[in-house]
Amino acid sequence: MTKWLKDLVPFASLLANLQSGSLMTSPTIDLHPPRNPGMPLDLSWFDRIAVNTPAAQARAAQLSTRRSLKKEWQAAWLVNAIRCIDLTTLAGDDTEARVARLCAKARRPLADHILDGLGLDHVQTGAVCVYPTMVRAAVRALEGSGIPVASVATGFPAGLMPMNLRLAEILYAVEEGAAEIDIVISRAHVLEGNWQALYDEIAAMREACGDAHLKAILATGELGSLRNVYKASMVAMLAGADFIKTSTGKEGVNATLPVSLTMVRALRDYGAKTGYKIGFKPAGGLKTAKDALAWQILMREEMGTEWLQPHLFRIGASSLLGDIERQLEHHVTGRYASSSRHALA
Ligand SMILES: O=C[C@H](O)COP(=O)(O)O
Repeated sequence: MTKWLKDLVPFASLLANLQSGSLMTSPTIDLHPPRNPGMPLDLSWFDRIAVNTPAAQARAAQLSTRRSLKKEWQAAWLVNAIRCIDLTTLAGDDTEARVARLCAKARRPLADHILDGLGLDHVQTGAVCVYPTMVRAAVRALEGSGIPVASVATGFPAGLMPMNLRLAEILYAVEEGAAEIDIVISRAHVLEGNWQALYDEIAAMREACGDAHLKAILATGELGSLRNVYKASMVAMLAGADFIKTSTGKEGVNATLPVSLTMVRALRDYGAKTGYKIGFKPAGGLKTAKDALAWQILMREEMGTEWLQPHLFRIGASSLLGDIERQLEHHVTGRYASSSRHALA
């Protein structure tokens, strides 16, 4: 057995839990564990950090070419990806009806014959993610499901709004029922190296969130370098972010594996120094089952199995579920129901 396959063996216990339904029907996982209280800003934690970009790129390239997953494990990983999706709609033409359909999909992401074929009673997505004005409709549509509503806020996607309005938007989303707030940072603070301003901004946003968990979207495609990505990640966590998230889905470059690796190493470093567990959310442009596998492999290899659970790992995606469903349909029936992209074939 190769080292790579050996590393995957503990995942078989997750598969067993998935098959018994225990992870889905009576979740033992608290999706909202205690908040990260943050720490005072200390530049020595990150100012001299060296990020080896070619090494990060080489490591990331390996992750996307792992092909040696056994079939049954592959299906378990894909089911697990569904549990971790923040099923998203963030479009200018969103309506309450669309949000209601999205929520119905979040409650029941797989057709019954696929669930039966996998031996599962139930599976649902990690959360639903919408604009603030859609939060109330989503809360209504998800009632009784235990699926939290995440709202973007603070002038998503660019964040170029006065601070008082950005904070007011958080208060509004929380009032409407959002349990998680996906904030956007001011990219200018990163590009100008103004870490104090970035820290103060995120700390104020965290305070406005109250009990809602804060996910800090770094918009990494606009931060210029992996070094900046590492520093911005660390400042966000010091300021109290519960999750760090790559992208809004609206930048020219969204989630990539080298950026994700850099962020995950930052959250690992933060955990080593403080003992707090921070979640990671890749988002933007993730559309294929292959993407879902590559990002889970990254989490498994860098952080261990605990970071494959929805309290510490989410995939922000508006159009990933369809391909996962097609691959699971194929796993169960041996056929692709429609003209799928055969991402894993
Ligand atoms: O937060 C989630 C992202 O906005 C989703 O991006 P996407 O539409 O490219 O999947």
